[in-house]
Amino acid sequence: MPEPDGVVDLAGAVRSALGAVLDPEIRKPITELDMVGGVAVDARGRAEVGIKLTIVGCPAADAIERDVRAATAAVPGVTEVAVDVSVMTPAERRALTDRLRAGRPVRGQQFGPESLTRVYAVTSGKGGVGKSTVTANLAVALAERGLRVGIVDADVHGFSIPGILGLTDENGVAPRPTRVDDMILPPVAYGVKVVSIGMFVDSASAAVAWRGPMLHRTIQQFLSDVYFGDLDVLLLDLPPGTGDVAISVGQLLPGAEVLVVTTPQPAAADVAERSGVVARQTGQRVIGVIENMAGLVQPDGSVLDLFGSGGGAEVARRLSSGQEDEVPLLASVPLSIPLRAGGDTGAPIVVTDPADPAAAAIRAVADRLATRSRGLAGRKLGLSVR
Ligand SMILES: Nc1ncnc2c1ncn2[C@@H]1O[C@H](COP(=O)(O)OP(=O)(O)OP(=O)(O)O)[C@@H](O)[C@H]1O
Repeated sequence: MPEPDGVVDLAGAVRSALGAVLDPEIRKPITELDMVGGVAVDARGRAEVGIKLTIVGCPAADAIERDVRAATAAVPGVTEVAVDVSVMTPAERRALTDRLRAGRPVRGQQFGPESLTRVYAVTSGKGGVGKSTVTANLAVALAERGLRVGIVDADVHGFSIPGILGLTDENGVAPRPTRVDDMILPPVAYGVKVVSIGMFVDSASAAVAWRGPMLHRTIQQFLSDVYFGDLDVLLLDLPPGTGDVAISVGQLLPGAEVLVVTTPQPAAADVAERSGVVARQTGQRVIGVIENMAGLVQPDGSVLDLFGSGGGAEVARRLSSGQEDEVPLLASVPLSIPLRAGGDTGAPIVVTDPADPAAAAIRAVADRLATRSRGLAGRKLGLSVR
């Protein structure tokens, strides 16, 4: 019923204010998610707000309750706030997951041919070249530019993304994501939605000896059951090497484009080139090479080429050979103690130390990728060799 003239619709004002409260995992207003139940404000300005959480023990509960209190208390005329927290009924939950999956078949793939999300598979010929470190920092740098970014950490040999992004506890264990029925809500770190194999194993040091088919099913499940929402960019951190995984990515994400990470070591160029060639054989486009662990600038200005030099340019040259589109060397990321330390403490240097030369090099790659518009898979890249 409309309010008589002169009477302020305080309950309506509270509902509008709650439109600014986001569910921290789903990243949509709680009002759109039907998480707000009854709202009443009495004559003395005492507001009562009912909140319905998706599941019992929802880890986001405290944050939601706090934000609801703050948003309600900020409405002029409200003098006191009481929040009544309850849990959705199974039917309400089903309605929510159906809505979040809107337009997609139940448990369907999220990044099919009709998707506008740019998918970058980050690969390397061998382990330890800094692929995960580069992927995590690149994702954060892209999110800082206002893009909606997700990471799938499928690197079974070292699921290090949660640690690099500060999601792990003191024992190095990644959080188990919230599940709403069969939908998995990825934790968010530095604006990036993250899902990792490390979130589904029992300890940080759990060895995962997986064969191709199992990894294929896991990636498939991540792509179908994890709620990423509408992403601009999805980065995949893949196990080093070639073969099974490249084939899986080719099948599951035919629009994926590949970034090859390598060290400057000329001897590493062969394996790095091979990872790019295999990706190409499975139908993916290699769009650039990132050289990592390049020369360390000494205090006296001289450069210490610990891992040699020229490997990145060499891989880019070889992958360009015979191709219509040149494969550019997108960046040469120097060795950096802050980059390594930030990975250890979970504080990515693109945020904490953006002026560090390694951070600047990764941010420059983010700038180039961010200016590519969505949904142009298969078209020419406006990227040039540095
Ligand atoms: N530019 C750099 N300068 C200094 N240390 C670096 C740099 N890049 C990565 N590192 C460090 O090197 C180690 C390996 O990095 P990372 O785990 O990212 O490699 P990876 O290629 O993903 O390895 P894997 O695939 O085997 O898990 C980490 O300790 C990381 O902090």
